[in-house]
Order: sequence, then C-alpha cells, then structure tokens
Amino acid sequence: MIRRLLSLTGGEQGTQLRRAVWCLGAAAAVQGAAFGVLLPVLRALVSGEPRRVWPWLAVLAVAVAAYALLHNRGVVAGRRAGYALGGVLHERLGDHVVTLPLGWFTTTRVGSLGRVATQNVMSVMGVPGHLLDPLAHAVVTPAAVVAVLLFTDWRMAVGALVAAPVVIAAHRWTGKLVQRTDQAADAAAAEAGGQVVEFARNQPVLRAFGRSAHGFALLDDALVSSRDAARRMLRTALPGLAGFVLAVQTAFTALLVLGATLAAGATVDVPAIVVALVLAVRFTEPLLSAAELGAALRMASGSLDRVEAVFADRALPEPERSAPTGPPAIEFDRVRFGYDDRPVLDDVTFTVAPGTTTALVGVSGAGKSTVVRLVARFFDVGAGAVRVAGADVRSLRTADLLGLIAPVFQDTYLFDTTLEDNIRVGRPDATEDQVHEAARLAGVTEIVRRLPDGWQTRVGEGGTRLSGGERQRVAIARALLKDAPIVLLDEATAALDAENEAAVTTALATLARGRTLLVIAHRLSTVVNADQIVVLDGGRVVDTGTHEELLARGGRYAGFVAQRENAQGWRIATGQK
Ligand SMILES: Nc1ncnc2c1ncn2[C@@H]1O[C@H](COP(=O)(O)OP(=O)(O)OP(=O)(O)O)[C@@H](O)[C@H]1O
Repeated sequence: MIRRLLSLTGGEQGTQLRRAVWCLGAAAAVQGAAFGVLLPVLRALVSGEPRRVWPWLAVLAVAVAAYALLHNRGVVAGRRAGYALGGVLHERLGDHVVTLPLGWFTTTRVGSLGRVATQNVMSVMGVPGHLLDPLAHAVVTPAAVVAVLLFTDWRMAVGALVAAPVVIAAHRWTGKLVQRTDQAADAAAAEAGGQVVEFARNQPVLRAFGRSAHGFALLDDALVSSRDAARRMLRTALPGLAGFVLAVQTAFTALLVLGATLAAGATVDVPAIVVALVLAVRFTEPLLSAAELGAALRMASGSLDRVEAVFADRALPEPERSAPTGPPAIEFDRVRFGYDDRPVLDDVTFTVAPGTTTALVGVSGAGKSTVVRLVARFFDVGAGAVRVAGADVRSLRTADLLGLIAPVFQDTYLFDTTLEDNIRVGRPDATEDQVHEAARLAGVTEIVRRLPDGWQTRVGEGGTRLSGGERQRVAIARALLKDAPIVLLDEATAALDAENEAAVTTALATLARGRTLLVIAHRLSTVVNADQIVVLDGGRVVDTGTHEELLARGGRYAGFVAQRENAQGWRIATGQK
C-alpha cells in the first residue's frame, strides 16, 4: 500500500511519507524496547539496593523521550503526507481529466469522478494521516516485544512466536471473509447513495406523477439491496472477527499459563515474570486492533483502486504537431462507429462545404448526436475518417481541433456568475465591447435589460435563472465571441415562446453567416433553409440533398416534414409548441 502511494506521489510528499513510516516504525520499536528496560528496573527495586535503579530509570527516561520525539515527528509527518497526498491526487486528477476525450464525460462517469475526488481521496489520505500510527503499533510493537522477551525469558518469547502464526492465520482468514462481502456492500451502498441523489434531483417529475418515496422502485430496490448486502457482510464477517479475537485471547491466556507455570516452578524470578506478563499484554493488545485496521486498510485500498482506475483511462493519442489545415469543411468518409462494440454508425459519408449549413435529421436514436460528437473527437472512429478543415481529426492536436469549432449544445452549462462572464467563456481575452457586441447579435441584450442587476446579475447554478431559450442565446453569444469557423449546433427541442423563437432564429442566422454549420435540426425553418440535409436512419445516411430535392424524392424526409408541420400546426393553433 505504501509503495502504491509512493508511486502516486513524488518529491516532497514522498519524503514526508517515508519519514512518517520510519519515525512511526522506530517509535513503535522503541516503545517495545522500553518495556524491556522494566526488567532491570524491577530487579533493582527488589534487590535491596534501590540506588541501582537510577541508571536504568535514566535509560527508561531516554527511551520514553525518544519515543515521544519519534512518535510526534512521525504523526506530524503522517498528517502532512496525508494532506499533501490529497493535494497531489486532486491536482493529478484535474490534470489527467482535462486530457481525457470529451466522450469520457458521461453522467455516470462524472458522478463517480465526484465520489473519487471526495470520498476515495479522503480515504486514501487517511492512510498516512490516521492509519499509519496504529498500524505501526499493531505490527512493530508486538515484534519488538518478542525481541525483548528473548532477553527476559526465551521460553515466553518462543510461546509468543508460536502464537504469532495462529494469530496471523486468523487475521488472514477474517480478511478474506470480510473482503468477499465488503466490495458487494460498498457497491450496494454507492448505488443506494446514487439513487437517493437521483430521487432528490427528480422530485418535480416524481411529484408531478404522484410518486412518493415508496413509489420510487429504483430507490426502494437500491436501499433493500444495500441493507441485504450489509447484513450479508455482517453475517459472513462476524464469525471471522469472533475467531480472530478468540485466537488473540487464547494466545494471551497461553502466555499467562506459561508464565504462571514457569513462576510456580521457580525457573524464573518474579521481576522477569511480571515483565513477561506485562509484555504479553502489550503483545496482544495492539493485535486486537489489527482486525479493525485491516478493514480500514482494505477500504483505503479499494479507494486507491478507484483513483488508479481514473488514471488508467487514457487520453486519445495526439500527434506532436497538428497537420496543416485548409478551408473549414467537414468530411465523413465511410465512418463506422459503435459505443462499447454496439454499432451505431455504419458507412456514414457526407461533406459539409466551407461556409455552408448542413442539417442532420432523423428519428431519435438515428445517430445524429454521435455524428456531431465525432467531429469534436469525443471518440475515435472504428473505421473510416472524420476530417475537419481537410485534416483527419486524429492528426490534429486537441487544442487546435477545438480551436476550429464552436459548440452550441442543448445542455448549455452556465456558471453561477454574471452573464458577462458566462459569455466571456467563448473568448476569455475579449474586450467588454466585443462581449457586448456578441450579446447584441445573439439577442442577449434584451435579457440583460430585464435582469435586476443588468450585466452583473448572477445567473444561478447551471443558469437556472434563465429559460431554455435564453440559455441557448447565451450559448450562441459564446460561439459568436469565439468566432470559430465551424459551428456544431444541437438545436433546442424544448418549447420556445414566441420571443425566444424569433430571437434564436435571428441569432442563428447571424451565426451561420460565413461559417460552416453542422446542425441537429429540430425546427422546420432551420431544415428548409439549410444548404444540404443529411437524413440519418439506423446509423446510416439514407438520403442527402436540399429540401426541394428530398421532398421530390418522397421517402423518409417527406414523412419527417409532415410530422414537423403537424407539430408546428398544433403550436400555431394553441400558441405553444
Ligand atoms: N454515450 C453513449 N454510450 C452508449 N450508447 C450511446 C451513447 N450515446 C448514444 N448512444 C446510443 O447510440 C445510438 C445513437 O444515439 P444518438 O444520441 O447519436 O442518436 P440521436 O439521433 O442524436 O438521438 P436523439 O435525437 O434522441 O438525441 C442510440 O441507440 C443511443 O442509445
């Protein structure tokens, strides 16, 4: 475990960790040795010459002082190493996560990353911070005691040595029993925790459909599984824990009996037997805490596994230098792609000419979002190639590729800061005038006028103070400010009121001017006005052309248009979509 921690840290933190290990190990050994000095102290006291006790008391005092010093330094170094480890792990997680492809960031992964960065890192920090000290006492002190017993009475030392394998075997057995059920209990508890969060997050939906806590089957099931797993763990672990305590106590009793027998036979003097018995207590006491420490260590080791699993996820390979790029076209060349080996796109080929707009249409699940994600290299294709500005996306460095692209996705995330700062995300070094101009073109200025503190109004976590249409206008302003030659757009499916609809249409028209647009289109006006429409079905391109061409050919596109017209007809009649 320490070796694994050392491999994750380096330099200063590694030195602190090593110092903690050495100091606490030495402190525990000195403590064991200090008990050995008890023998000459006792012998001097019963010898009738109490003056002989002083030198030994001086030795004892030195040992106690050395213990206090080493222990203190070890504990401080351990705490420091713990905090430093937390800092290093957070920093490394941050550095690593930014290299991961965008496709890595699914809701599940982001959720578990949250657990890794908090619970798991805390648990790993606890190893040098809190576990090392009792661990050193549980392992080194009994070993030192046996060494001292060798000098006070070798027969008791042999007795303790014979007991050691029994105790170790019992410890291993308990560990295995607990480990088997521990992981299942951990996973069930994590699942239950996730479901509680899900349950809280989805209260509006659940309440709208009249579902109480008891009606939310997923949460019920997760809680029942968690409780069952915890019970199973207790049932399996209890005999092991009881067996371990029994083994330690038996070893202790055997040592007591051995000591008493030796004393009764007068083969050892009274001070030696008193010291031996004190040592027997010191031998067994820390061992008893070993079971608990074992469980804590296993938990920390599981946490470390999860931290290492994040580090094991690799960034997509990048070239040293980006290939040269040309005009901002997008090309899909016989692209095949699947998530987890499940084919999603098959033989997808189309080209978006520079400065033109291509609308992707198709039923839900046809693969439209996947196509857009492949342009931004969320994932690498299974076969074929995606080219942006004439270069295979795999031959461009991530920063260069993303520099060419401005995304306007549906789930636009707004930070809980001012509107101005949120737009500035598009180009951090933009002047105030540039930000305001982008905002004007995207129709954000109207929103600003309504807000209580104007530009300085905070938009709430995730932009909760803005409507869906308003959030999309902010996203368009960001894209305008970034001024990238290619825009990837996932049009809002959410209902837009008349004001938002008009504002978004105008903003999109501005955005499209002079740029290459690939848009997942939901609004009929966007589709009709596109230079090219690509119809996807079941992960294949089934038709390509302009609105008139496709309509003339009939087929799936005609069905799509009829369906949209119906939807919009209903919208016009009722005043909402
Ligand atoms: N991250 C993912 N992991 C696994 N499967 C995925 C993932 N994202 C999408 N899929 C699957 O890939 C297929 C295509 O999904 P995609 O989101 O590209 O379709 P879409 O046409 O954009 O659908 P919608 O209009 O509903 O967003 C679907 O079957 C979907 O379940």
